Amino acid sequence: MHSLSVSGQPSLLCQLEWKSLNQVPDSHIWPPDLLHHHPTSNIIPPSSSMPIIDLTAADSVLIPLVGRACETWGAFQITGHGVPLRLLDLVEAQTCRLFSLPSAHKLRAQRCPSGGVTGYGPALISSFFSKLFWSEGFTIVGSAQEDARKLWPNCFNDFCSAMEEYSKGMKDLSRRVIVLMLRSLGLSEEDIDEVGPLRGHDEVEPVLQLNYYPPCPEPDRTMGLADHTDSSLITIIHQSSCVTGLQLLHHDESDNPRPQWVEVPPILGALVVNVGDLFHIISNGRFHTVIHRAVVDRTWSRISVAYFCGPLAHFKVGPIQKIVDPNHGPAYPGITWPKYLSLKKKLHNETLASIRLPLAAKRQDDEKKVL
Ligand SMILES: O=C(O)CCC(=O)C(=O)O
Ligand SMILES: [Fe+2]
Repeated sequence: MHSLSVSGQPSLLCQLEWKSLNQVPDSHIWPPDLLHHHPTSNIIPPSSSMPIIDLTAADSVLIPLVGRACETWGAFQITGHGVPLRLLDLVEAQTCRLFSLPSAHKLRAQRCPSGGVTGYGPALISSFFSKLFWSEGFTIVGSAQEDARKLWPNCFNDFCSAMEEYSKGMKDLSRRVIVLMLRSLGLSEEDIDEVGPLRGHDEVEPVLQLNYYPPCPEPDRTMGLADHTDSSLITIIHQSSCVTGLQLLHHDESDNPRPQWVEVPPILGALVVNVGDLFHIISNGRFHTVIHRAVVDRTWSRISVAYFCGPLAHFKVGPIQKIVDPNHGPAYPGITWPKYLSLKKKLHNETLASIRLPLAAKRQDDEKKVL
């Protein structure tokens, strides 16, 4: 069977029986300049490590820590978040169960080739690249029932109830993290109710992306998931606890003239929070939307489960007025999540730049010139 990727190019993903390969096929060999266009930090741990924040601390301690992490890294790990290890293990076990199915079986829930979002297939961003990723994905928006039924017609309940319980845990946690982030921008609890992207948070459909990265005989020649930013407000990632893979592009200006790929070390029970494009917009560019990617390992497979938290579909996300410097004005216009996603589908990593507004000062100059 021949499957098609979103771009209409043949995708070999589903034909690859990963275990039987002792070298990477040409379809999955990435040009070195794409793999190594930024150096990888070989100092472990790097001189300044990605922040790890224990959420059991008082809000007065957490707010500045979270704000600083969002400004300098655009990401941080959280411990003490209250999501039980049992639930993290459960969601990981059900994810393994799914990806362990034979290829032909997984293809029954294949993402609709003409642009579907949910179901099994390569990562959605793979359509931007001519080479394929060394990974498989499964996307859930709202309920997993319809796709899970195709995989396990008589026993989809365990999978669905694990994903539901996990999504509920992530929804509550994302609210807590977003409140801390907004507070760090100087908003009060009342401001947050007024302006907040959290309005209707409970009704927003959860979006989960399950990723599987098989062991790879030549990990340095291929890519698990290419560099990208997430379109969400924030993303919360659970990663397998014993194998590295997630890397962030970090620029420590005091240390290095160039940005470097820095590994996100897996910590048992910790979760990774990424600032997404929409929070970058809300913060008027103050919070860094983090470029990240996943590399693969020679010996070990790796699982990650990403929860994308966004606002209600009709909510226009724009820079919060209270924090916009009147001399410079907003850096972005208001935009809804669906509209942003439709631009991102076309422009990938250029999307933010495509909607960025000229500085108010520059706008005034330009207007004077026209007059
Ligand atoms: O596998 C990972 O750790 C990263 C996953 C990710 O970035 C994504 O699904 O958007
Ligand atoms: Fe991501």
